[in-house]
Amino acid sequence: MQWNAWGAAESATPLSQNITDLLRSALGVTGHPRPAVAADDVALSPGRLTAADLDDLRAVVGDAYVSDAHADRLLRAGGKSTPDLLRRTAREQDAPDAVVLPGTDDEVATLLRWCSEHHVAVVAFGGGTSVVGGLDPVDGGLRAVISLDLRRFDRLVDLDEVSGVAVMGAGLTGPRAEELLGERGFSLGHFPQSHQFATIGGFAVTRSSGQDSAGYGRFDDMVVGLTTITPRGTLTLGTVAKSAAGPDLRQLILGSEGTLGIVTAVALRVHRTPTAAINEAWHFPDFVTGAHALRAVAQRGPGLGPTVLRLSDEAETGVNLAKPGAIADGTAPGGTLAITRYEGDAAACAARRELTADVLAAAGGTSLGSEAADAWEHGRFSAPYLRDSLLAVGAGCETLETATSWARIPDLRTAVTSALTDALAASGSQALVLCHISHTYPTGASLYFTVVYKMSSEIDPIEQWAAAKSAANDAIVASGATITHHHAVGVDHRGRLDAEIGSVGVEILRAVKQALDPAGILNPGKLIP
Ligand SMILES: Cc1cc2nc3c(=O)[nH]c(=O)nc-3n(C[C@H](O)[C@H](O)[C@H](O)COP(=O)(O)OP(=O)(O)OC[C@H]3O[C@@H](n4cnc5c(N)ncnc54)[C@H](O)[C@@H]3O)c2cc1C
Repeated sequence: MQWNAWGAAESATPLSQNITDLLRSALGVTGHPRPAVAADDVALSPGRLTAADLDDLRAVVGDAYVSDAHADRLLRAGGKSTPDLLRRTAREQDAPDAVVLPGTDDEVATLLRWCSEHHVAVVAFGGGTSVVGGLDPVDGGLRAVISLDLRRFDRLVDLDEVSGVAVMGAGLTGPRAEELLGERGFSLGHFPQSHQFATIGGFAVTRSSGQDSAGYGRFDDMVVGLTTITPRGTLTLGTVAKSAAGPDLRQLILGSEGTLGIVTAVALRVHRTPTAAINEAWHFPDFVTGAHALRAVAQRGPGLGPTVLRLSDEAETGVNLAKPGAIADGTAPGGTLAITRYEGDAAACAARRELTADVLAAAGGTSLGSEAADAWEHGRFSAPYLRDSLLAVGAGCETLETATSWARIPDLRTAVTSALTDALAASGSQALVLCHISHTYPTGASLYFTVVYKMSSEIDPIEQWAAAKSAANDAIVASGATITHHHAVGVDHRGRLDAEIGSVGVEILRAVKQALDPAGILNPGKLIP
């Protein structure tokens, strides 16, 4: 992962002529490169740990696993939201005071005890892909911050092939987890867009949702159990398929974002590696018709539908399918595009495809065959690279997501789109707001927005986006939707959490935090208001 951009440098995606034309004609972006800053020219906040502190940390994990080197601190200075990437262009930046890489549960426990006694905050670091400020090096009034990197928890600890349960190290990245399971004929099936870099522990504590959620569920649906090290001791939760032994405490750790403990291992439901797949795209005349069709599929019953089920609105369909110049001259294809994908064995794929196709056709859809769905599958992890290319030429690009009940989906989409468009217009920028449904349930669905606009040369670009995001958040809260379906709370959504869970809900979180982390070392300033 690069310190100031998404992913691997060699996978950078230059802007196509089509997109460059679109930026110029629709948004007035000239395409002139914005200045970047070299890593060596960044002045980091001065390290606050003493030589004795660093010696103490080395005594816990070994010399090789403690670093206060510039490059190591800079890499853990934040996540990968657009504001994070804009912050990486500044000459002065905040960073954790040191990076510590424990390798065992005991080392984590000892580190947490040491940090509690020495008033040092701990920010757990998985893949570094947070988009809500979850990795900001906030000290919470303590005297320093360490980044506790989980990458050494990188083993498939156990695989119970009979039960279909894998115990996986929290620091395993998505591809490595699939590779280890694949060697044994199994798969997890969790493919968020950040899959190549994000980790098993990160997925758990952010309640991540992958693109195959229609078939395999969200990550939190897959979790059988977790090992969590807290400053007060180790919490080992979940050993059987289901239990009635009081409230399900796993739900306290899922979504806890490093504020209640460090997750070191996760037991997960896995399935046999699929032997067949079918991709199929569908056309609908408009977003509302398409959304009704997806609802009909989601309400058909568990196990009968696709593994991937998503619907782009008219704007996103136009941008994704348009031929060069078509958006500017108004000849982009109309209607909306849905993608379906089925995984399993050949017979199951064919049967589920037939059942789903009947529902989609009856709801007004027309099959387009596999081409557009294959193209989606081929590019499913590449869009984040495009954002870097857009930012480099002065086009702001950011995403946000929410979820609501089916009955409210059309109004929510309109409200958030208007809020974003109006707020960016107030800052002097036209905006392209694209939306899709990517996670469906019997009672509702998520909406995912991508916003492209001209970055202001008069207002700080971080402030410009913050105003637009705040307007979108207001619209989400006013609509009764969730402030986050899968990106989590972090710093960015913390101020809206009470609107969703109420003051009693916030008190419960504070009480649990006080019980598990009385010194308040764990990820201060995140999640809990
Ligand atoms: C381009 C892009 C695309 C994305 N697409 C998706 C998507 O499709 N679906 C989705 O759900 N999310 C998506 N995300 C968001 C992000 O990838 C997820 O939130 C992911 O689950 C974070 O995992 P991570 O390992 O990178 O965690 P990090 O970013 O390292 O950490 C996230 C938070 O969890 C805490 N944390 C991390 N590991 C642990 C641990 N072991 N124990 C305790 N606390 C821990 C951190 O302190 C931080 O607060 C995307 C992000 C980007 C940048």
